[in-house]
Amino acid sequence: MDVFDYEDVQLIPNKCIVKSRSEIDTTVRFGNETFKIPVVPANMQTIIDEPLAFWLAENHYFYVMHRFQPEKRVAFIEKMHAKNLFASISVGVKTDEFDFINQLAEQDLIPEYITIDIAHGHSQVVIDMIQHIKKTLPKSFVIAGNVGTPEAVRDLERAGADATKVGIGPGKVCITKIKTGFGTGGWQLGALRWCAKAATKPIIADGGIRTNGDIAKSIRFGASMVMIGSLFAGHTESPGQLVEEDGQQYKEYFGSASEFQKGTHQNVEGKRILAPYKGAISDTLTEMRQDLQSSISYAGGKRLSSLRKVDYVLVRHSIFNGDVL
Ligand SMILES: NC(=O)C1=CN([C@@H]2O[C@H](COP(=O)(O)OP(=O)(O)OC[C@H]3O[C@@H](n4cnc5c(N)ncnc54)[C@H](OP(=O)(O)O)[C@@H]3O)[C@@H](O)[C@H]2O)C=CC1
Ligand SMILES: Nc1nc2c(ncn2[C@@H]2O[C@H](COP(=O)(O)O)[C@@H](O)[C@H]2O)c(=O)[nH]1
Repeated sequence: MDVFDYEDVQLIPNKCIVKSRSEIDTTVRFGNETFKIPVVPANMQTIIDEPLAFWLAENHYFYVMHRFQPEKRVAFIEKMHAKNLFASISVGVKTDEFDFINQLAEQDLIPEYITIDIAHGHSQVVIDMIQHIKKTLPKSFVIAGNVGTPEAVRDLERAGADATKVGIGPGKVCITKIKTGFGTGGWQLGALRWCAKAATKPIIADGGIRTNGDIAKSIRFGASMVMIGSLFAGHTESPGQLVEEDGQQYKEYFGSASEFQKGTHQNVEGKRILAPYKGAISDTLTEMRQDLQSSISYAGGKRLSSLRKVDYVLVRHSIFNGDVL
């Protein structure tokens, strides 16, 4: 297995075949919907809330609502469907979550996407949940995670998952690697490549994206969709609390397994940081799309699939050459 991360890789350009980057198509089919870019804000309480979910769906971006206000999920699905928008929710794996899936079926409320959102997704209880959803709500597209090995991808796909989410511990507010000694932190891109070779269904690369170029690299190494937390923290629309320090504005960004999320210091594997205030999220999404169009032009193609074929070099820890954005 090759061990490398985003910053260790540079993609090699091919001859350009377009006259303008505006000719390039960044759309992706994922489940039964087509989205503008293969990017989804993380399903975390300081990254997504209901108003932002509506806005993203209305504007043809993928979203996954978090699972930390479980009592609001039924009304959320109803509201999305009333607006003819897709519903994309998260679930855990405790007993009441199995009951929740039964409740949705009884009420004939079928979310288009259900994400099983667990730190260690390679487990029997996740396999049980995939099978339960597939039996009870067979039309829902099931995303299962998180995992970091090909064996896990195969097991979850075999259980019926429609997509798997790869990334154990590469996140900006993650402390899993420090607290447990495990994970893909520091070699997330290599782990993605390793997992993608085993996958027969789409993979979501989750965590560790620090620059827009990392999105193109994720696609190159096998991702169909890229989940991002920190780059989406700090926007006007971000639900995190606005904080002012030394005249600068920030928004808080905390881990889903942090004490701030849990309200207790049990099994803490996340921390809180302050993300500099960045303005409107639409500007960030537009820039991501434009940068991805540019990436595809360097790949010598017109659509995302051309990124999959490009050569690359490993330039260990040197590509930034002291530069910062
Ligand atoms: N992508 C990542 O690297 C990580 C993401 N997270 C995020 O934090 C949130 C909380 O995750 P999680 O704690 O799994 O959710 P939950 O608190 O809902 O726990 C999931 C269930 O799995 C059990 N479990 C067994 N082993 C583990 C293990 N090693 N880690 C976690 N649970 C385990 C838990 O029991 P018990 O609690 O009694 O052990 C619990 O019943 C999620 O949103 C998750 O995505 C958290 C850590 C890493
Ligand atoms: N180990 C932990 N990982 C976490 C926690 N909360 C969320 N996450 C993961 O991070 C990504 C976002 O990563 P980023 O680098 O883009 O900021 C998110 O999607 C989760 O998979 C946590 O408390 N601990």
